[in-house]
Amino acid sequence: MVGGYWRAEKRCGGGLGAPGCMLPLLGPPANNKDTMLRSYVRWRCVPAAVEAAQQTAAAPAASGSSGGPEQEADVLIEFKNVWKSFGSKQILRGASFKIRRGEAVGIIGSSGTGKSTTLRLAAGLLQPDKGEVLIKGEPRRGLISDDDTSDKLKVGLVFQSGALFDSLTVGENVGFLLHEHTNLPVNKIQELVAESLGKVGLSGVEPLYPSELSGGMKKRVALARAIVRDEKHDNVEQVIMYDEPTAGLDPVASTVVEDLIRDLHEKHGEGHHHEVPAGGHHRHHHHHKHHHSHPSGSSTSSASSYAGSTSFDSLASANGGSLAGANGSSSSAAASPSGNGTTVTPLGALPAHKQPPPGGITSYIVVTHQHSTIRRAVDRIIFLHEGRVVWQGTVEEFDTTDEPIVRQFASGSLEGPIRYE
Ligand SMILES: Nc1ncnc2c1ncn2[C@@H]1O[C@H](COP(=O)(O)OP(=O)(O)OP(=O)(O)O)[C@@H](O)[C@H]1O
Repeated sequence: MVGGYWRAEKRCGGGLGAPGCMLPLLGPPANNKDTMLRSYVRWRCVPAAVEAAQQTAAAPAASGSSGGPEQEADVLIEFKNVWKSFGSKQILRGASFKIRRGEAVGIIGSSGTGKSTTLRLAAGLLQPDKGEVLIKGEPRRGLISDDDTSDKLKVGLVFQSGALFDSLTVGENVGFLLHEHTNLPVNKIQELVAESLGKVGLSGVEPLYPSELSGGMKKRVALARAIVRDEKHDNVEQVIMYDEPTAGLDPVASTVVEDLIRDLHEKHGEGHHHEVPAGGHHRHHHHHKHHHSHPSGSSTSSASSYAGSTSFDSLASANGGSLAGANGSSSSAAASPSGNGTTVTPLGALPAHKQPPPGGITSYIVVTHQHSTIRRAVDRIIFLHEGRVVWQGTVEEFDTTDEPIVRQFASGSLEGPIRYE
């Protein structure tokens, strides 16, 4: 893949501004269409800096992670009748669902129905007005804070915008939380940053600034930041939540990100440390077969500026409280303030094949409006409507269900129970 400027020069023969020059403004994201427009206006041609390896996508096989008998010990995150309002706006109205170990879950539903709010609640960035968010069976106590280290479950959140710091290089962005919140030496951080960028197929882009990246690359850098290892949490399994990871991407760039989400999950779980190959990558579908440590994440949140607006970007670490740790050791079980009497099965009691990995991305949640992302990146769907879960099922069931809300949503019809003001 080549940078947009080079491509423009080639196509235009005489270079930008030559008579009759037609700029190729349609194309894959790395054509840098915005940048080309700006450059065109300035009659200037700057060589594109770095090329990232764009992976072509292999079709994911069905993973079938949603079947099987329910085991409470497999439930990592549970919403129990969660209510949340902002001022007079009631957003969540009794949302209940479970995210289990090994699952790839999509949360979908109309705009404004509370999908992002759900992720923020799960990450501990918001507190419910009513109801409970349980992390491995334990009610979350309060909001996460920078000091809130978790030995139970890490919950990483990748925001829609990517929310990279414009004034920092890619390397500084990916390593930001390690610089801020660990005492790791600089060369160690650089190593971890390189490892993380390698996993998203972007080795060597550390010196670039976000403005030099395409939209798809920015999203992959945001992924790299979410999965960067902090070593301190190497033994903690994690759930990563992606908020509209493919929004605004062209179909091919979307496929790259969708497959990357799957690949990171599986690779982390199985402990494959190789980088994403440039021309395509292998596909593994062995949920519940994680044996190797390869986790990541960090435990803080920060405000960051992106594309002129301030957005909240967080890599949240959730402290679920008291429960046997990923390695089977138990910590003292302090009673939760709400004391709902939830029985927690120690993970040590799980059969061997259900044992969590000693780290790694155990499960993930994707909030998306994109059909391709639903089909390619998730196995099970949770459908939110007016602040409640109105339907859950596999992607296959999504296609065949008679549930009127789902049918209307899937078809985009104006006729049906979903009303738009
Ligand atoms: N911190 C906040 N303060 C006030 N209102 C908020 C806040 N966060 C979210 N909202 C409002 O809550 C509603 C639900 O927002 P949310 O982002 O959860 O919806 P969503 O389902 O993710 O929507 P979309 O698909 O459009 O992204 C929106 O109307 C939004 O404006």
